[in-house]
Amino acid sequence: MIEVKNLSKHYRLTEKSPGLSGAFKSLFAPKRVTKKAVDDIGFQIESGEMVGYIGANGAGKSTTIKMLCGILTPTTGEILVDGIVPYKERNRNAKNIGAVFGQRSQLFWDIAVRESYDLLKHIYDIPEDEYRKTLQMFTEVLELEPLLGTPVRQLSLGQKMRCELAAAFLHNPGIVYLDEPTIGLDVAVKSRIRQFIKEMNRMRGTTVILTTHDMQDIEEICSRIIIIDAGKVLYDGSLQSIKDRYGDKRVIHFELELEEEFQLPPDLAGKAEWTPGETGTVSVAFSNHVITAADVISEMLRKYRIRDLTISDSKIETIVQDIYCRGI
Ligand SMILES: Nc1ncnc2c1ncn2[C@@H]1O[C@H](COP(=O)(O)OP(=O)(O)OP(=O)(O)O)[C@@H](O)[C@H]1O
Repeated sequence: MIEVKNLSKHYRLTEKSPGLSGAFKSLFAPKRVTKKAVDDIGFQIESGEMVGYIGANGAGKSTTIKMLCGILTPTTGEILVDGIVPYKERNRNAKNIGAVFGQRSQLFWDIAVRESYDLLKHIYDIPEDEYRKTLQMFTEVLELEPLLGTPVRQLSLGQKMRCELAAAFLHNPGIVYLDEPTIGLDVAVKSRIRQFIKEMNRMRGTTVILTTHDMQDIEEICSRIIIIDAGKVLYDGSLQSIKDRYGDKRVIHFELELEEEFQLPPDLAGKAEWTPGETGTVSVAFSNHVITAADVISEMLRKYRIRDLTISDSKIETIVQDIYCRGI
């Protein structure tokens, strides 16, 4: 179980003034500022949960994950990961966690993938029998066979990510942190990786903390999300309830025969918003609670000739983007 209470991480930075004189000034009288990357957050994650830890760029996700892994020491607050204070007992904590951090690799660059796994077996004291069985299973599920004899530097991004995932789960850790595990990958590899993560959670009860900008990852893997913004927790709850709360927005895309400039029909004013599209097209957004799609269409029909229309519901991407921009 992960318990986080009043956790903050502040970075001390030197603010540089522009120009040459500014550079001299910063050299002799540096102006120190504090950046609150994580600012008094708290949450609890039970064993076996799969949680999406999401937020815009610079929101404080990586800083939190680094503190959970014990790489960074908090400025204030408490963290307990399965009873361990991560930054105090880094090695003990490391035995119980697995991690995939986008650019960083836990595999050795110049040696074959299988040899990296052998080294991890020794590092984590995995019994030989268990190691062989696990590797065989991972090889089948992630289709690693043709990659095991290849050095990491010769692997494509998708191949490397599959190998990294296997490495993160190899020692059967209780918790796995995944930072953007599907970034830049094709649809088929993304799907295989998502399947693998779900399978690990189902079979072994692994707790998964997933950081991603890909909302499809979240939809497929996580039932709970924590949204962080400017170092603060903005939302912590089920994915479904955020959809129920904010997913009432609908958009109708109209293709119109326009003879003059488009203006929203008077009866839709205050109930719907419109944005222009390509020539002759407009998108009208509204909330289901305020007006029905049928009423929007009939008001539009009274004023314009409609060539075509499509109706779309809010996707989780749109909802989350809205929350990042406007808050909760
Ligand atoms: N070592 C550091 N020194 C100073 N400031 C830092 C440091 N690391 C991160 N920051 C700042 O802290 C804030 C949070 O950064 P963090 O990397 O945790 O964000 P993030 O949510 O992971 O972003 P992204 O989605 O872009 O990876 C940012 O404003 C960042 O510039």
